[in-house]
Amino acid sequence: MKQLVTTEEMQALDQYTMTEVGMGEDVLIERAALAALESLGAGNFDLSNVLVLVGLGNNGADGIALARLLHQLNITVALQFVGNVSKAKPAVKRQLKIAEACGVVRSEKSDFKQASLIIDAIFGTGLNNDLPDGLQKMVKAANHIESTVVALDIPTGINGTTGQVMGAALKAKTTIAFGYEKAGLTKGAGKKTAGQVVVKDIGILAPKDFKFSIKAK
Ligand SMILES: NC(=O)C1=CN([C@@H]2O[C@H](COP(=O)(O)OP(=O)(O)OC[C@H]3O[C@@H](n4cnc5c(N)ncnc54)[C@H](OP(=O)(O)O)[C@@H]3O)[C@@H](O)[C@H]2O)[C@@H](O)CC1
Ligand SMILES: [K+]
Repeated sequence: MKQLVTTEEMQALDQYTMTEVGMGEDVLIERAALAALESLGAGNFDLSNVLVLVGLGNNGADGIALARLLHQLNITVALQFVGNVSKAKPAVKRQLKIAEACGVVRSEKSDFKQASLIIDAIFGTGLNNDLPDGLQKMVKAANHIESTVVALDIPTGINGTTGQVMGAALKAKTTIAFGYEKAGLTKGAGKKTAGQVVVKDIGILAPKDFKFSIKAK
């Protein structure tokens, strides 16, 4: 059975798993990164030169943890922030500290064309408005480059509930959805932009009486 969720439902389930059940935020982030690593290993991806684009929310935290795991497998990884790190969520700062302690180096400006694979960890379920103008330009330029993109959870710029493009959206070959597939990846621009969707369990739990707005199929 496949259960789709809206971004609001996913956020509620994340919160329930952390605050009611007691699963730590960093545990979920680690599991998301491990799940992504497993999907990369199972797919036919060129991992010779990986570029991880990282945002300031927990989607970025997943990306940093993944960069660390790749680095520890001796894979060449560049970690590039999109936005000012000083404004990042605490989970991002924690992950960055761990990654740097493990030897991951931040790159200021990467050549997207040189990357064999781009990991999109810029925005996930927290996107609540159109992408900032500068990021829209970057996304549009990246869409013209041949490099393969793998999106973590949701392609950046896609509304996870409606599938609409929020200014611009980064086209992925594969999207690794955490916990549940977001409804927006099954319709309209969201479906086209997400490419192949792989759903990975990361330990998210739902209360017994949780009312999903979309019927499972
Ligand atoms: N929660 C969990 O425990 C888990 C979450 N997980 C992962 O985290 C993802 C969700 O994380 P997230 O909620 O931090 O959202 P994300 O999309 O990374 O960043 C949003 C940030 O950007 C901001 N912002 C929003 N729109 C903007 C705009 N247009 N332009 C500029 N800024 C904008 C917004 O700031 P705000 O406006 O809310 O102040 C916020 O700070 C999820 O997809 C999954 O990958 C998993 O690891 C499992 C555990
Ligand atoms: K993403």
